[in-house]
Formats: sequence, C-alpha cells, structure tokens
Amino acid sequence: MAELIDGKQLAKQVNAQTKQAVAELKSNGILPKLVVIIVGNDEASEIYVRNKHRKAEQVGIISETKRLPENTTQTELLNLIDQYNQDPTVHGLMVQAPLPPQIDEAAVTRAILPIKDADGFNPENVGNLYSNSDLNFPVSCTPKGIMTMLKAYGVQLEGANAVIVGRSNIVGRPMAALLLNASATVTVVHSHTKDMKRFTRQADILIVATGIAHLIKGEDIKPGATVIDVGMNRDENGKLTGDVDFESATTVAGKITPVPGGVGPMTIASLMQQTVELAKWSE
Ligand SMILES: Nc1nc(=O)c2c([nH]1)NC[C@@H]1CN(c3ccc(C(=O)N[C@@H](CCC(=O)O)C(=O)O)cc3)C=[N+]21
Repeated sequence: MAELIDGKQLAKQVNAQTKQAVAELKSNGILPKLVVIIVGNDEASEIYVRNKHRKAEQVGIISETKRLPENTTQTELLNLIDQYNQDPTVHGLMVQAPLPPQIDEAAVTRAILPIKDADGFNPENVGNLYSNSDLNFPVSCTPKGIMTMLKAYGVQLEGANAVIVGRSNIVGRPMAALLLNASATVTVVHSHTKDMKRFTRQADILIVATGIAHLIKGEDIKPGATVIDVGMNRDENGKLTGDVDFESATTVAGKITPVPGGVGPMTIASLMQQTVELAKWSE
C-alpha cells in the first residue's frame, strides 16, 4: 500500500501558519481582505465559495462574497472588478468559475489587477511563472498546494520525470511551469496525445487533472511513483471520486493523494496563504 498524502492534515498545518501570519500583519496595521465574486447559481460553486469564506474567517482574513445574478453583463462585472481594484482595503480578488456564457473569462482575468490576483490567472502573473521570474507574484492555488504537498512529503523534484495529465489554465499548465522551475523533466499529455499511458507509466511524479473518473489505474503507474489526483467527480450516488482508481493505484504507487481529503483542502489553504502574501507585498 502506498503512503497516503494527507491533504486535509497538511492543510490544517498551513492554515495554522497563515493564522499566525495574519496576526503579525494585523499587529502592523494591515487587515488582509479577500473578495470572491460569484456570478449565477452554480450549485458546486456555491459550496466552494462558502468553504472559502468559512476558512478565511477561521484564519482571520476579512472575507467578502459578492453574489451577482446569472444575467449580469460583462460590463457590469468589469465595472465591479474595477471598483475592487481601486479599493485599498482589498488585497485579494477572485471571480469563481464557471461563468455564464455572456461573460468572457479571459477578459475577466485580464481585468483583475495583477497585485490583487488571488487566483494567479492574470497573464502578467502567468508570464512571470513561465519565465521563472524572481519577483513576488501569485500562482494558481491548486498547483501551489500540490507543490506544498510534494515538498512536505519529501518528494524529489530535481531530475524527476513528472507527467501531467491535462492542460487546463487552472491546473495543468501552471503545474507544468512550477515543476519545470523546480528542475523536473516535465511532460504534459492530454486528450490528443497518442497512447497517453505510455507516458504515465514512466512518471516518477504523476499529476492527473482531467475530470474523467478513474481514468488512471494501477497498471498505468510506475511502481513507487508519487500520484496526485486533482479529479473531483461525483458518482451516481453523489459520492466524490477522483481521476485515479485509488484501489488499484495504491497497490503500485509509493505515495498517493485521496479524494476527498487530498488536493481540495490544500487548494483552499493555498488561497488563504496567497491572500496573506498579497497583503504583505502590498506594504
Ligand atoms: N476562480 C476559481 N478558482 C478556483 O480555485 C476554483 C474555481 N474558480 N472554481 C471551482 C474550482 C474547484 N475548487 C475547489 C476547491 C476546494 C475543494 C475542496 O475543498 N474539496 C474537498 C471536499 C469537497 C466536497 O466534499 O465537496 C476535498 O477534496 O476534500 C474542491 C474544489 C476551486 N476552484
């Protein structure tokens, strides 16, 4: 059986550190504040946004959730973003995905001021990540949390064969950049890759973010590999399950994350951590 990478437990440690960092900031007169904008009534988004709000309050971050109706126009959303951009009490700002069809997601990510970009999706921040800049800049919270997990569990990154399944802007692409910056040999495979499993079987570190339940099985994994499951799929009983078939994978892998209790809690912990960093950098 593989060693379990306990995201829930590690998130508790990260949140405790964040709570301390918030207390220090407050003693210097800075009250870190996060604003989350949610447009429409996506059920899953509501749950995530509520979890973020609750966690922010627990660590002492001022949290505001702004709910906009499904029929909000692009102009209305951009005007609101501009208001928060100009508000000096706001340090972190994010717009929850998915957005209704009349809203251009790329335009939204461009509108959020890079220094308040809690998600790290603004092209300026993505450019800093891809060029391995030594400046301070925010990065996408899911890959940020995964890097924290890999480090906490002593996974060797330098020279490791890292294979990422999925090429999204939110996970696959920033994950590839972070691992490349950490001197791993990085391969990104996706829906157009020929014989994808030929690559996964070579991976020392395998990161799976596809949204396809149980795509990766034990036979697709290199013995002893570290397996990170970013998948969040609901089965027919409403039970949460990953992109990795945990039961077969755990007999082959060296280390593995569960779903739930793996990447999810670390994503939220990383968002809190990043909000505090943005507040610090704003000093
Ligand atoms: N602009 C934007 N930024 C995001 O970071 C973002 C987003 N939009 N839209 C949706 C996804 C999804 N996401 C999750 C965060 C935490 C859990 C989480 O805490 N999961 C728990 C359990 C949750 C449950 O039981 O339902 C776990 O895996 O253990 C899941 C999913 C952030 N996202």
